[in-house]
Amino acid sequence: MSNPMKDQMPPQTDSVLSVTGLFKRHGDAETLHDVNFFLAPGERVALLGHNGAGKTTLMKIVLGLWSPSEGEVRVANAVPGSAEARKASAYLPEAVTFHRSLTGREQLKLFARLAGESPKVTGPLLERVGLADAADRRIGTWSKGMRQRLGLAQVLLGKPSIALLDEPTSGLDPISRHDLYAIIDEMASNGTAVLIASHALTEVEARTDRIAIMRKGQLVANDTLAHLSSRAELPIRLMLTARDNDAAEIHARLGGKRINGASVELLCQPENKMERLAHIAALGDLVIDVEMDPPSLEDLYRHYSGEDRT
Ligand SMILES: Nc1ncnc2c1ncn2[C@@H]1O[C@H](COP(=O)(O)OP(=O)(O)OP(=O)(O)O)[C@@H](O)[C@H]1O
Repeated sequence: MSNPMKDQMPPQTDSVLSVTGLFKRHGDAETLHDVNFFLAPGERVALLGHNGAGKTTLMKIVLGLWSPSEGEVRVANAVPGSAEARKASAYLPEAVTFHRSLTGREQLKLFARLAGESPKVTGPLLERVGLADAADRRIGTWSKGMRQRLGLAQVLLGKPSIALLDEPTSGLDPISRHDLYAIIDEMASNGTAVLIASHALTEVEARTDRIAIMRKGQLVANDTLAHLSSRAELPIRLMLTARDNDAAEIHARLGGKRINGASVELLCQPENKMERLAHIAALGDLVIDVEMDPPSLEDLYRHYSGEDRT
């Protein structure tokens, strides 16, 4: 298998995470194939991919829980699993679990002690993640969103250089999601590199600086949304609303796809957009509205994982 990313990613000298030529094999099965990946301080990067693409495997190797079959991984210049690497990294698993019989405050104090931090930091942290009111209740009585917030407080505890968050918003309501991303933004602005494995494309589209897409153990895309978009050359979608529910004439003159009696969908390459708009304008009041819809992250995700928009 050739590596589709080989020419696209020069190694960064100031990386807090560097992954070079990483392979992972479980017996005959290869779950990571020649992955090269770097994270700079303060970057927020989304790690996307179908189920089984290799996201969790990559995270487990970065955390030192699994060893690479081949290749080199460094976390803050240290070997994963070493004391330096563990101090520099924090992990929020998808299904975060705590002692149900402890209160939130007791649990966080325990984590603070284990991390060599003063228990005094726990009060402000609980406040920061919106748990001040619930802090003295047993965790067994908490909702999933509250447990997720406590997980995030644990991540914030050691001021890590890199935070690995696995599906951090799964099962959260929209307000909790918003709060969680506000905390992620704050972490990043304080210099923590944040890697977010997620299937929630719409939210990571708006809240990350770079998108990495894995497919069958390979990194098939790794860039800003704008660069991925221009490289993919995906079409813009123009949705035309017809006068008097009469889409047939528009369809006859411009082609495209009739959506129902009232609308016609046209796809065009970005460089042809103005020409297409001129054709639409020439139809006069036959067209009463035009909506322009550039490729979304979902379209790019389909493209890079092998299912196109067109
Ligand atoms: N211990 C193991 N032995 C054999 N194969 C494994 C082992 N652990 C993971 N795999 C395989 O490695 C591949 C990648 O799994 P991984 O959990 O990293 O995917 P993922 O991208 O995190 O998926 P999801 O989105 O479902 O969490 C899968 O095909 C999985 O079956």
